[in-house]
Amino acid sequence: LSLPPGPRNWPWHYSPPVKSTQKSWIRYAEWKKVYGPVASYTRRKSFIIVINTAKAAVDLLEKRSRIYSDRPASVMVGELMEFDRSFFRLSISNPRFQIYRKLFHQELGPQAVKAHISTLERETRTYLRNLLREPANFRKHIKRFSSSIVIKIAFGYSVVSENDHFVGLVNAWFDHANSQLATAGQWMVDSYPFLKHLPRWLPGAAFLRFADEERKKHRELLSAPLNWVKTQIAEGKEIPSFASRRLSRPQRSPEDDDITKYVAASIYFGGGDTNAAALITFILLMVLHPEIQQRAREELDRVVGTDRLPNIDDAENLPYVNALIKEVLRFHPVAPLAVPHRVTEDDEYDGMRIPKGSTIVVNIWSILHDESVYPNHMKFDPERHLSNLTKSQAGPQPDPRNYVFGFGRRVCPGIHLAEVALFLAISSTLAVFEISKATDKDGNLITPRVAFAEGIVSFANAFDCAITPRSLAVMDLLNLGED
Ligand code: HEM
Repeated sequence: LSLPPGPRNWPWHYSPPVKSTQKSWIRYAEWKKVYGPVASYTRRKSFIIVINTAKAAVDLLEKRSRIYSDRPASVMVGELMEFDRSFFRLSISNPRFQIYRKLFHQELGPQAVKAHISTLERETRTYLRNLLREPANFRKHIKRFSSSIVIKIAFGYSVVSENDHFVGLVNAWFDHANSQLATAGQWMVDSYPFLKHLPRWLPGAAFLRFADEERKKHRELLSAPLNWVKTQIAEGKEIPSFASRRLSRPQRSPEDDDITKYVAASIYFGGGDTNAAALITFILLMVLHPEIQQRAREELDRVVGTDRLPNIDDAENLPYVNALIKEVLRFHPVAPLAVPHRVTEDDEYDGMRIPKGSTIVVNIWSILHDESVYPNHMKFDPERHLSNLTKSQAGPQPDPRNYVFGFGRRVCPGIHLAEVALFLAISSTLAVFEISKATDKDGNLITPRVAFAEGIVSFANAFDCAITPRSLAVMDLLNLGED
């Protein structure tokens, strides 16, 4: 059988998706027109398979999840910098995999997440108050909202100030992990593992000295929040959290504590930027679509009223707001290329050979912009997710949440928290504020460009907007509830 088709004539070091000015997900999506739903290319010694349709993604990553759920190995990032034990990179064959997923489920499964609703509601009110006080800095407030929730859940720490030391610490870990994880597979030693045995003093071994530094930083940053929790426990003033419950168990081994460290870090790392990216995309799309904003607001006024903020029990009665959230996730998926998987056995698909060890990249953006499934795909249109569509369309289009959170055994374990956080933040923002175009110094309206940055988590590029309270009365809502 032949390999999936794809561009073959690039030099070995040329990385087409990264070096192009076109965004990688758009370029990959264009491959679909040339090569079909499954394409492939070689990068250094890695064989990369790009999946561009929902059918192929489900057929392989869901229906054959037994062999499509590993992560690509990287000697540099995994072994030398010690990211191999992080949730995102952990091999499915590692016995810890089941433990991590189980612990996540216990803390953030569909039932467990209810225990965090009060934290989420409190952080939502803080975020709204910050928006009111300093609307131009909406990006910063959104990031703080997302981070505060996961720091509280993971470590019990409440973020109280703008320049919080703890947030700085965890952010430093995030930046470190994000930048290093992005380089996995790109180092020479990933293709030629014997290089890891080079003596450190050799001039050509600078990468090993760099890995040593990064490993040291990684260990320190991972341990710091946990040490804070240990001190709190020792002083008898711990606040219940994932880490405090795990560290308070009477019989624990060093292995147990190591697991706690990595799972707590993954709660933060998985939840910090993802929700923030979705919320910033929401603000951008609201600036551009006042009529959609207005319709959602009318629904909120009708169902919730104007004398309280929406709560999670309102969600089932707000079909248009839910459709709007789905459309935000579809229009620009938070992780357009998901997180790469790896196939652990030779396989065949649709007459093609899928070699064992191939890296599998699913283009979620392409799936959610498939014109045959989401007609007029570049139009931001929540209507497509409603069942009472206009005559020309049949039924609601497939729920984007089936794809944006990934696939098979690696599907995002933070999905339930993400859904509640997004609902509360989006519905409350709409209930309290009007989001519109900013004006320049001459009073002209500024229309933001719809542009997104590369990255595992992809953020909207910087843009300006105006965020103003709908009325004086709604401002009182921000002072309701316990803080
Ligand atoms: C809008 C919000 C979010 C989106 C779109 C999202 C998306 C994703 C995607 C695409 C993956 C990769 C799945 C795959 O490999 O097939 C993933 C993995 C993961 N996510 Fe999320 N996520 C979100 C929020 C969260 C939150 C709030 C948390 C934690 C509280 C979280 C924790 C994780 C973890 C730990 C993994 C790794 C799972 C594994 O490798 O087995 N995510 N997420």
